[in-house]
Amino acid sequence: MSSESVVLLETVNFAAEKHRYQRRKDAEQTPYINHPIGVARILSHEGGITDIEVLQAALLHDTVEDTDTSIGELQAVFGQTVARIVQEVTDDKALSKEETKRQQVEYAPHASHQAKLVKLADKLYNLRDINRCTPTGWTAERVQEYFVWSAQVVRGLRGTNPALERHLEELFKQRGVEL
Ligand SMILES: Nc1nc2c(ncn2[C@@H]2O[C@H](COP(=O)(O)OP(=O)(O)O)[C@@H](OP(=O)(O)OP(=O)(O)O)[C@H]2O)c(=O)[nH]1
Ligand SMILES: [Mn+2]
Repeated sequence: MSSESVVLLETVNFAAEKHRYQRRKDAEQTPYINHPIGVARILSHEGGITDIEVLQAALLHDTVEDTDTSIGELQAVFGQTVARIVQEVTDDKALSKEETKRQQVEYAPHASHQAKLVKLADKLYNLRDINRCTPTGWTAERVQEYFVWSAQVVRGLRGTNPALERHLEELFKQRGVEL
């Protein structure tokens, strides 16, 4: 087996253990790990990304935000580049929800190319997920607001990956949201 396959298995296993008790917000309570795996899979399968550190960061991208994992831990286990990409896509927990959303819009254009890729795939996965099944308790208005805000973030990520951006543009268009 290639050394990159070994690394990816180590990474997906680490993420699965960290997200072990988490579920998605859909009615079926899908295991949370389906999301990071799906984000990495979008990058590889649809984005044509082969940069192993981007794929690793995708697998780990919600571990710091949503579990007890620290950036230092990621740095020790997976190295500085992977830890830095995850850091870039991690919301500051000290901020309010509204501030966090504003921060994402503001930071997007300044993110590294690698972090922009992860963010694009994260948004694409979540928007498709909403279309598949509305998260528990979300009104139609909240769904529309999520699309409008996501478009503001994605605007700052453009010029990064044409395939992913094309898919996102189509999803926004279906909701009458201009990119
Ligand atoms: N569509 C969808 N999202 C779900 C589901 N379960 C959990 N989520 C997560 O919820 C987040 C989107 O909802 P928000 O309104 O932004 O989050 P909040 O509940 O924490 O305020 C995403 O976080 P994120 O990945 O960190 O991305 P981002 O939205 O912060 O960019 C997404 O991964 C689900 O069943 N469907
Ligand atoms: Mn995510």
